Amino acid sequence: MSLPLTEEQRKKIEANRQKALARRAEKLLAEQHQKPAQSKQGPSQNLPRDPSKSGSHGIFFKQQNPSSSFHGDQRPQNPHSFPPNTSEQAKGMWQRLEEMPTACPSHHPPNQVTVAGISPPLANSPPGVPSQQLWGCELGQGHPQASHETQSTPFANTTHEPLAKAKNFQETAAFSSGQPTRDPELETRMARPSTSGQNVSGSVTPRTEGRLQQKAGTPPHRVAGSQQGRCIRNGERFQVKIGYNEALIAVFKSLPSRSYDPATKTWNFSMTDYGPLMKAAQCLPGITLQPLEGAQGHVELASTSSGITAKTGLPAAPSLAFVKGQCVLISRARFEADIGYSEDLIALFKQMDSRKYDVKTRKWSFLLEEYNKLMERVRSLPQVQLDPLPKTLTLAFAAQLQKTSLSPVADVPEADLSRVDSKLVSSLLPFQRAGVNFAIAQRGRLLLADDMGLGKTIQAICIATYYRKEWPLLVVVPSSVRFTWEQAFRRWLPSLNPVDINVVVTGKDRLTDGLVNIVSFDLLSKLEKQLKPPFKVVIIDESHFLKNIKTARCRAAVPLLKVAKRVILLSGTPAMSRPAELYTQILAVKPTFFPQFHAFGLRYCGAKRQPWGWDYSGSSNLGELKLLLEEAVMLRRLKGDVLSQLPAKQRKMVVVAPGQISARTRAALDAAAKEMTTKDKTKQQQKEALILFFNRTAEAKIPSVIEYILDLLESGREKFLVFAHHKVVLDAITKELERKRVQHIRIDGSTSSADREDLCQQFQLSPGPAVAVLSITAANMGLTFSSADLVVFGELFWNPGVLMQAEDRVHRIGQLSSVSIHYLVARGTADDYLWPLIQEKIKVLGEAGLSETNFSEMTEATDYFYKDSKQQQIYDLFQKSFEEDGSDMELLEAAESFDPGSQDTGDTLDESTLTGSPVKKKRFEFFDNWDSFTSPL
Ligand SMILES: Nc1ncnc2c1ncn2[C@@H]1O[C@H](COP(=O)(O)OP(=O)(O)OP(=O)(O)O)[C@@H](O)[C@H]1O
Repeated sequence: MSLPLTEEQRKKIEANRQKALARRAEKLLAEQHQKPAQSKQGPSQNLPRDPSKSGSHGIFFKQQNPSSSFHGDQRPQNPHSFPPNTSEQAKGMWQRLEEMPTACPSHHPPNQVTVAGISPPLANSPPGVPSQQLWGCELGQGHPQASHETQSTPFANTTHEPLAKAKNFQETAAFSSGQPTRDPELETRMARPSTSGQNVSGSVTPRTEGRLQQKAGTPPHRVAGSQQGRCIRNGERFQVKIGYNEALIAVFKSLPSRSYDPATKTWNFSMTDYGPLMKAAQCLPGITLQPLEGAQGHVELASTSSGITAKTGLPAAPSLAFVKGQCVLISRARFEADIGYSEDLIALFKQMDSRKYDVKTRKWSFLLEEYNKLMERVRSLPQVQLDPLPKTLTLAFAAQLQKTSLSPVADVPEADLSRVDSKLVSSLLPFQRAGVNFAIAQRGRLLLADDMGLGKTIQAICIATYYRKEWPLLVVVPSSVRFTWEQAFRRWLPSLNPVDINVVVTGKDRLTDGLVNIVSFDLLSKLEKQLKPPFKVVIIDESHFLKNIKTARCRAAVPLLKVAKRVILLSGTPAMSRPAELYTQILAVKPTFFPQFHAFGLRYCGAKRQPWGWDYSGSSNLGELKLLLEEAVMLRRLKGDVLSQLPAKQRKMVVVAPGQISARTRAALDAAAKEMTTKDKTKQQQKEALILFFNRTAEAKIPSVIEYILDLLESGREKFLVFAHHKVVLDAITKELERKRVQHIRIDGSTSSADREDLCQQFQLSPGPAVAVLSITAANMGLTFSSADLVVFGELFWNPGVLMQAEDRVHRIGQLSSVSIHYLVARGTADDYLWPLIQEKIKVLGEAGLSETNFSEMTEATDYFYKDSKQQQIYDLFQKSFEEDGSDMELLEAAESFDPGSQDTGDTLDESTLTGSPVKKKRFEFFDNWDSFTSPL
């Protein structure tokens, strides 16, 4: 016979139990941290496809929380979601607790439960877990499986019986967005007198009580002391005001949304955790938590002489909880409701004919044609805030809102191009023609974002020419390609008189002198005043140069674009790192879409408020942004999409800016040219003059070549080859790349054969941007650079065979893409003679079947060389010299030893031209200094 416990002993036991409880909770948490993936075995796999035909309740409950969805498919996450880790962590923990029927101390079974007002806070359960099962202290409402899981739990049956009899639960239970829908019918039944031993006041019949006590094997304990607290609503969260209790703190710490406010010394939680918290608190002895105001009932555990009496009126959290979410477009035809659980809302969703429930995302979606109906009805639900689609979207998809076209892509009508030069129209590749159709369907306002090298120029010229009646045309381009554009207009529009093309070269030139006016970004900002009256048709090449609204070029261009009638933006890389970079381009094409950046930032840039202001560097709703862009702003095709239409090699002649040639270099060039044509010169003297001219050309081109390379890098070209001939050019390029911290390799005559291979491999395997700087004569053979698909020739070489071999460093087995070859040609230099010479030679080879193609067919117009008699003389000299045996060697040696600094007539390289911006540490920082680098000419 044991002696009765003294009061002191009882207190001690109680205190020990409290400690044990707290330790256990902590241990569980710790275990959970170590086993975060435990619950990954995918509840969602088992979710019934049709919510109305739910299969297993056990599984059903384990998948209930929509916010627990986290998928690799990068679909937008429910804003109410737990962060994935937390979610998994929480889910794992709940499951673990589930496996521990004794987690809730057996000494206080709630064997008298006030059922009235019980409304299981399912929606607020942690992810994947029925709130009924939390802390092993589930009430079991509506959870048939609970009876199995809780057989060893002495108190579990208190509510199972009536619920097990609610056999229709399976049929009536519906899914919300991933949550089990509470069954109103069931709840009503629960509130009614039970036929199975439970009365309306919730008292468990003696039969049940007896069984419980029997199972528990221990008599219920009295609770030594009790602590009272209450929940207070605070916006979308709630706060718990209660004194210190170790076990309760452990509960708090286990809740995913917990937050501790040291100032008020209180814990607060999101409404998602309301139900779980109340239930867990219910299991703690002596804790009374007053529910949130407005909730029905409260949890109270009090001791009676006969044992623990639990008066439980669990607050109706789901109906109390305010759910907030948003509509998100998920395809051209459908939108999704990204929102937490609300019974009323689910009922409303079920009224929609086009409803679909996605078991993966656990979200409901609808056809756009039901959008207005749904939103109107949602407005009548006071506890629900479902934010509409942005107005921009409803306007862009207005047709679908009226009547859904199920076509996955927009139908674009064929444009009538009879007013455009037939030479151009007939040259368009099929995908280019489709691009022109899209642009005209968009009334001449678009962002053409085709991959690099797909021929955006020809498409832009065609689109602009369609609106020829609205010319003069303004073409804004990086300064390095102004003359290439001039050539392109000449090539594709024979109907355009060349004198009507105005290339703006200095700040003193007029912007409106031509029918087609080509200007660099930087000069545009200097000539802003000349933009009135505004241009009606504008082309912007490399429009991502406008990504930063704060730059001078952007400030000059955006107002101009907003008022222009047609805006043709071209970019192979409209955004290089984040959606915020797209904003100005969208604004330029569709000024009404997002007049304020903040609205765009909130929706698509994951805007976050920081102590210093808003952070827009993130991303959100990207799927929707893509749909919007594709519908109304942008057309983008990748090389892979249209590979079958592309030639294996695309050559382009790039006329580099002559303005980059300094006055001293120009004088040296002119002097060398004069030497060549001066009469009474010996052959040797003429040759020397020619070599000097060639060398001076190299020197003169350096700034343009470097500018072009930097342009390519800024445009997102990751890997490419740059061939040059003169050591001085190779040196200048590598020096600049080093200065800008761009990864590169160099192979020239001095590179050993072992190093050549190593460097080549290094380049091939480099994952990021890399430039291979190669000598035309030393690296044109035996090397494979197939990981690049672009070759730039900074200098020309008189032997086309050598050029083609060099081209083939990328165009070889292993190359899966169409390769682009850019020849940089400078006017007023030796290039004027070399270029036609090369073409002629290739033509001859082609006629003899020794060359696959001829350059003039593949490249831009070549008729820019106006040969007077002197020029003809020089050309003849070039032709003769380069054809003579031995002259190759002479030229090669001269190129190797040429040092502009050592020439008495030469000028040294103007460092400031190359290094207008201070040296920066990071690779891409020089882009920020673009304005200063491309100083106006
Ligand atoms: N339909 C065509 N017929 C003949 N040549 C074409 C055609 N389309 C494009 N090309 C040629 O392909 C080369 C690449 O074209 P373009 O420079 O317009 O490409 P891009 O898309 O602007 O590339 P990037 O983004 O690198 O500037 C040019 O030499 C151009 O003349």
